[in-house]
Amino acid sequence: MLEVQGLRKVYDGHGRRVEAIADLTFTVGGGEFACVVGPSGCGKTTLLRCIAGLLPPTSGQVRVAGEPIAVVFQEYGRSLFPWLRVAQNVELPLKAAKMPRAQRQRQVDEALAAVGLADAHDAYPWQLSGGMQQRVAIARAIAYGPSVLLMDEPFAAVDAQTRADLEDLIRSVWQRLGVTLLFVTHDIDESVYLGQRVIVLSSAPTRVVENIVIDLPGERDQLTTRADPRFAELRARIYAHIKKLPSQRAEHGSTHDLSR
Ligand SMILES: Nc1ncnc2c1ncn2[C@@H]1O[C@H](COP(=O)(O)OP(=O)(O)OP(=O)(O)O)[C@@H](O)[C@H]1O
Repeated sequence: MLEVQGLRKVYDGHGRRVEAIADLTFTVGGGEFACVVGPSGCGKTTLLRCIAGLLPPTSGQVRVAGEPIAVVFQEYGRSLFPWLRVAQNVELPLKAAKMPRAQRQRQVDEALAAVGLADAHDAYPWQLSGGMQQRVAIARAIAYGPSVLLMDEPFAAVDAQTRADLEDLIRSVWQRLGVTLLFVTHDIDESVYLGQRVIVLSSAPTRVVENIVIDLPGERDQLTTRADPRFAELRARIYAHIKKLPSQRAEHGSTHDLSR
């Protein structure tokens, strides 16, 4: 279980003070798949970094029952080591945890099989497509056996077809492993397709605008789920919330398609 209580984060330094997170409180149940969606620059990455312990909150608390936590970032290209083979990349955190070699190998094998890369052990990351590299990053995260998996816009940098495949992959990995999953995205459709619940955030300084249960059938697929009238209702409801929110980036003169 993951509990965020009264979380606030203010960046203060170099003469610039930014209140990124005003006040966030929510809970993700054990084994639940929750998505966080919000406008660009609203503080989603800041939230994940606070939960992962990579950034100290200004105030409030994050409680995680059952360590460890693993994080998958958007930029798989920068998170994999190009001089290490796929299996070595996946093994790295297990080595750091001083896991015995035989157990390491078993967990690496299982993780690569779970993401459909059982035959890519000896490849280098740069020999793989973007989608396959992101699978390696997912394998590395799950090899460690985390009870909580945090994902920060992990599919934002791949093409639409690969993205759909990765969405289905992550749902099957989640169902298989029973991890608690918090998935950050700015893509409303993706949040509805993936999650059992969607937490909608306001623009920065961010707060929870709505916490919506996604009451779509548990078995999802790209065609029937997205064609379900309930899917359209849920996405419209979230879209209406987000459209009302001013985007942080608007000040830089760019607009963002939040609906894909
Ligand atoms: N290290 C930092 N120092 C100062 N301000 C920061 C820092 N990191 C983020 N911010 C500011 O905090 C706010 C939230 O940023 P954050 O990256 O968490 O948002 P986001 O929702 O993840 O953005 P995006 O949708 O672009 O991924 C923004 O105004 C940003 O400029």
